[in-house]
Amino acid sequence: MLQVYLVRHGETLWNTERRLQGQSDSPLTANGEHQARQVAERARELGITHIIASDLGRTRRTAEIIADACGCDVREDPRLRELNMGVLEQRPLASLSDEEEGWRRALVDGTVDGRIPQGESMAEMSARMHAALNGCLELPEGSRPLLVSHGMALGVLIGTILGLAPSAERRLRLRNCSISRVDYQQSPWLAPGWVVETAGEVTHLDGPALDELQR
Ligand SMILES: O=C(O)[C@@H](CO)OP(=O)(O)O
Repeated sequence: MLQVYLVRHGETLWNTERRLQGQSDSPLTANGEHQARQVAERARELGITHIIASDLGRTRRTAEIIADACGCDVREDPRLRELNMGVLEQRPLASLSDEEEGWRRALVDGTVDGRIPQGESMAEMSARMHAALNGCLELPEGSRPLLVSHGMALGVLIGTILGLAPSAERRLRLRNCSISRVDYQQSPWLAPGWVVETAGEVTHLDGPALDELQR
């Protein structure tokens, strides 16, 4: 049975400032680097063999720290990027007008094809995240991969494995450097294919970590 670990990157400057990152980027804070070192230690204990990361700076940096601890290389996969948030990227959440906030809410309220102008829909992100996860099935037998990605991206992946709509991802709280695990199995007892073992685990962290609402 293939076990795939899913890690959200460490805390970033814009996470602490409540600014929308999307496919724009800001660096890890000192706390984010500390979180990455803690998740790296857990990854080493878990015997991670492959690290695959979104190609954005915050995930690459987190993955580098994990890779150092595990003694493996980082493979980049742009399919693991955060949602493209179009014209709202880099904006502080508190600065959004009612119309702009409406675009953002359309992503999570089930609006069909809801998206921020020039951005991506949740369904589009879900398709690329599933394709990246399915890529792990090509790894050699006995591999134990770890993917480093983002809050909404991983929320959509886990939620849709559970059968929720892509827009339901806000029901999952995925804090910075939390670990989730999904398994690919063929047991006739459980659903065949991907099943969720854990979501958003933070027991390896020694301090509070931010969720998507920066709480
Ligand atoms: O892009 C962002 O601002 C947030 C959105 O929830 O995602 P992450 O910090 O996980 O990249």
